[in-house]
Amino acid sequence: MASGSQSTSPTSDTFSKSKPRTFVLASRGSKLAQIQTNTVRDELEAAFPSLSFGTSFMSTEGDKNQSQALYLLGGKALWTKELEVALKDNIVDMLVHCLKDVPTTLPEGCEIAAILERENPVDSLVVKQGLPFTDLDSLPVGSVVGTSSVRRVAQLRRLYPGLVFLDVRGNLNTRLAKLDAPDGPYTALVLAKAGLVRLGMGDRVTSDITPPTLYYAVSQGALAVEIRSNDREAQELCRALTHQETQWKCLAERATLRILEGGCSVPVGVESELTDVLMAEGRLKSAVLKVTGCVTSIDGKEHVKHTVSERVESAKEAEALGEGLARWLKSNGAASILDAITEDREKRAGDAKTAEEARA
Ligand SMILES: NCc1[nH]cc(CCC(=O)O)c1CC(=O)O
Repeated sequence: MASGSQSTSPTSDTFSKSKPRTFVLASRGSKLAQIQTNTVRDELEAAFPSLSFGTSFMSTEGDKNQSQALYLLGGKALWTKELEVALKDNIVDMLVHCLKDVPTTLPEGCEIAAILERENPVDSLVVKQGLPFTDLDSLPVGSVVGTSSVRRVAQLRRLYPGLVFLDVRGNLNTRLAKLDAPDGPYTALVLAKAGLVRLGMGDRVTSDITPPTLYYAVSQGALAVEIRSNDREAQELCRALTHQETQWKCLAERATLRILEGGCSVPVGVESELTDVLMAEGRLKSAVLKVTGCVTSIDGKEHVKHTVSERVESAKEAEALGEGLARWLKSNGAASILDAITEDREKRAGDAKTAEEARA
């Protein structure tokens, strides 16, 4: 239920004086990204029938560099940077992202103006076509599970030490093709359920892998719209798209990740819940926000987890709650886990560079 959404008409003051503008929505060119962008455009067209909207699709560093492990690429702005350049140059006006791919710190002059209602945020197991396995517990020892996410590998290695985890890159369709290839190495993949559902491939989900088995990624399942901070018109349109309950949860999760100083490439998992919701005049006034966060070492041997729960009355208070969670995690073991990962990444990046130089 989009209880926090509301459609406001643009005030005459903002829009009527100049001739109507076309808002160009942009994203990566993957099939999933295009579906997402078209969905947001449709919502905007329905809410603002007198305005016009276009779309533009481009490829990003993350799309181009398919060979290097995501873990080594470092995860910073891989999926967003080229788009942000186009945004700042006024070539496009609204970037539609999976919020989970958006770094916790945005470039100067850019802001997240809308967070849309979240899909189911959990991860799913997708078993290779024709195999009889129904869930993680039924996979034989030695089965190869494809995922490029250190969060998934770390948490699952801890509980399923008998499974083998192997990198798999490419967009969702490519990954599924690699899974089903008759001579391919994978028995199953772990994917965000939301992506599969949006692609109309929800029927490929063999089973959900829910917390506490697998805590999901910060903001997994939520779409966001990024705009130029000084674009008042776009800001007003985005207000109508925002689902406040999702926004409060995701901002809390993002605050946790920001304090833990990680991007999508650190093994941080979360689970959020908003209850006892109080509304006034169609707006979210207050609710009890419960957020669990965990940080797991890559080998799965160390695992720090904590839950905070408090009544909050604004997005700011939700963020403060998320920050408090991160500080607790940091001072109870997460800091050393994250430091070890940073050190390892720097070492491996150095090794990769040395190997490259040796070849040159
Ligand atoms: N890392 C890529 C990515 N970014 C967002 C999603 C899924 C959709 C979402 O979380 O909104 C995916 C695919 C996946 O993790 O399986």
